[in-house]
Amino acid sequence: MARPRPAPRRWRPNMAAGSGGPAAVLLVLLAAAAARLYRAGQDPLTVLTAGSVRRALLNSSAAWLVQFYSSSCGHCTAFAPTWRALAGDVKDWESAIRLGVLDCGEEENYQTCKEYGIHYYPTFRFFKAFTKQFTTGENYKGADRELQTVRQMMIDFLQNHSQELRPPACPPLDPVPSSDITSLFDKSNHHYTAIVFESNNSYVGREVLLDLIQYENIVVKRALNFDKPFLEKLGITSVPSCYLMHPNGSHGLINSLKPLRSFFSSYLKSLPGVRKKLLPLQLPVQENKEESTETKVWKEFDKAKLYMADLESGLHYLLRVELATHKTLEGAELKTFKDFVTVCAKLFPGRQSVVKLLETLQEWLVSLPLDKIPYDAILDLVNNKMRISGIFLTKKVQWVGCQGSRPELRGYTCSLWKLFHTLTVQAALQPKALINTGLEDNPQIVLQVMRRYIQHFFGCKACAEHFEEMAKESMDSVQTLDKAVLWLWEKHNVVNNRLAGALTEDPKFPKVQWPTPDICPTCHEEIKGLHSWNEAQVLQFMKYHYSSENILYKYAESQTDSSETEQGDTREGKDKSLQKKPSGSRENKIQDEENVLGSESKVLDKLIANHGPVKDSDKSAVRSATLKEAKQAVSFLGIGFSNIDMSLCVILYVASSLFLMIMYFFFRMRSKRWKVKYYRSSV
Ligand SMILES: Cc1cc2nc3c(=O)[nH]c(=O)nc-3n(C[C@H](O)[C@H](O)[C@H](O)COP(=O)(O)OP(=O)(O)OC[C@H]3O[C@@H](n4cnc5c(N)ncnc54)[C@H](O)[C@@H]3O)c2cc1C
Repeated sequence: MARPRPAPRRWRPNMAAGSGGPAAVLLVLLAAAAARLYRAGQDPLTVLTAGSVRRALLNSSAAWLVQFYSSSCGHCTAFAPTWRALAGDVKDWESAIRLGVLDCGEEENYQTCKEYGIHYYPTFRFFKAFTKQFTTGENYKGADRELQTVRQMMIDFLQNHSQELRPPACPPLDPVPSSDITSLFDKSNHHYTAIVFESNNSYVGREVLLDLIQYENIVVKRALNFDKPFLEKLGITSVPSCYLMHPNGSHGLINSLKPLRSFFSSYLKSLPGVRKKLLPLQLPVQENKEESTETKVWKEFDKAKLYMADLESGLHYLLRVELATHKTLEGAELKTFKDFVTVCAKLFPGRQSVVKLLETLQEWLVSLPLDKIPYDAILDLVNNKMRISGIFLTKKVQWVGCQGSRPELRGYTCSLWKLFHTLTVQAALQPKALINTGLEDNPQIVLQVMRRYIQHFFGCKACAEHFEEMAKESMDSVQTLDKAVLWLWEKHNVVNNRLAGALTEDPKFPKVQWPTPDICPTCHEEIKGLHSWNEAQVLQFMKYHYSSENILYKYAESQTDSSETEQGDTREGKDKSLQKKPSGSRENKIQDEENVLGSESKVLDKLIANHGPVKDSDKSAVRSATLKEAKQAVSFLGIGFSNIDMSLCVILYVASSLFLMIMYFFFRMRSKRWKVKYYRSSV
């Protein structure tokens, strides 16, 4: 084995770091504000938004199958061609059942996805026709997500409607008995009647039936192949077969080359006189508004650097979007969240305002011995509803090193990798950082927290399963903090290898084994002509790349808390005046104290709203937690009265007491003398 070259004291990029993107390129991306993977008006489905989804699903004359996806989820991207193909395939069914999509990765849709209880992407939900009240829908329960399986599940769902709620455009899908068919021969009709004979488990008849619901001059029925003599009489020897009755009374089997849905449907649609109905059925208003033209300016970046904008945007998405899909956190989820916040509070190499936010959140969680916390209460803290000065986390997504050449590529998942690499490296650089948190002395701690985070919260379920497989294999054997850094590096490369060439790969950022020789030449070696990693160099590179020294703050949002001007806040006027005051001013500190105290009732209100009456012990827990914060604020406030002020007060107090005592003794003495004097004279 080649001897590792002596390592430089600290790794420094030795090449002019190339820009991550084409130089000074202005990328004009025609991106839909509401749809990214799917284009309203171009894809044969309905692109729903926060503003349109409820209107579309409530009291709809058609049933719905909606895919809640996230543009940052690789599996959603990979699945998009199937969904589009399905939408095209069942386009003619839309007066009975419609396909929709809602992008939960779009900021404007975050809250809506939360209301629908979407935790993972993609999530498929059925909604029945004519639902009068808000419902979160029924989960898709197909064995797989193959186009044919989803199509068949759509049919089953339609058949699950009661007679009264069945979409008016959807004819009965149950088979007709042979007696009903016999009676058809005696009737004269102005239209064609097609009967698909099939076996009990076949879907062909129902598919053909739905394919023709928008066509006039034809009625399609289905019958089962139970009545053998009847089938023989009609000359049917195999199923599925399609028997056709013409308006002129003639009838016979369709001569189809293959007994397939597409063959039958296309034959029937091309019959003379059969045409698509001109009048569209009354469907819910489709919002397919013209997609907005969004101009995105490419941000120049250095791929050898780490950008705070990526890390902060990732934290914002994680805390306000991914986790916010959970109404409450309890049990293993709550423990994972607490540990995650502790690890971040101690190791995130961020700006003071972000670190303070994480620390406040951590202290609050630690001092709150509840076994169930509504996520809204956590969000209030993240959004700094208490107006504690100096706390701020961007509310905007601003990808720099994680920007993709298309809006649906890279972004959040890229930032999540970077965040966890940063945390493993920070843990290795500051081995004492987690002391007194209960998480110390465990070299795997960041990896284990990441593993649990991915398991419980990561929106991409399939990614989580893959990651868990890798973790199960070898995470437990990690013995040191340095090995933890290398473990994550190695596993990330395994993922890169698996995804290379996949649909989710950004063509501008191909999945490669990282770090590439241009950013870390010493990481690469050849042993007997075979590529090999120099792990000591890789470790050194990782420790530099994911260190605070390598972080650039370009593009990171300036830290003015815009929430202070949020609409509808009753304290708006008060806070506006505070904005002008320098932070740390006495008024601000008083405001902090009031707000922290006020937060107690807020958290209690949230707990009561979510869980009904709160136990006294829980109330006192909240109280003690908020009082602890309040105490900090009072002591902070104490700085406003300097030591001199306090000493003067004490001196004044002592002096006035002494003065009063002297006066007391003086008058006592005088009164005694006076009594003695007058007593004697009277005697
Ligand atoms: C835990 C996890 C599991 C995932 N599983 C899947 C999956 O199964 N299927 C799927 O389609 N998508 C999956 N993803 C998403 C996928 O890995 C990418 O994040 C996504 O495709 C975006 O890729 P990217 O080009 O931005 O680079 P990413 O792979 O996201 O990497 C982000 C940045 O990290 C740096 N980097 C790259 N490799 C390494 C490394 N080995 N060590 C340290 N730093 C590195 C580079 O600077 C790179 O730009 C997963 C994401 C996570 C966080």
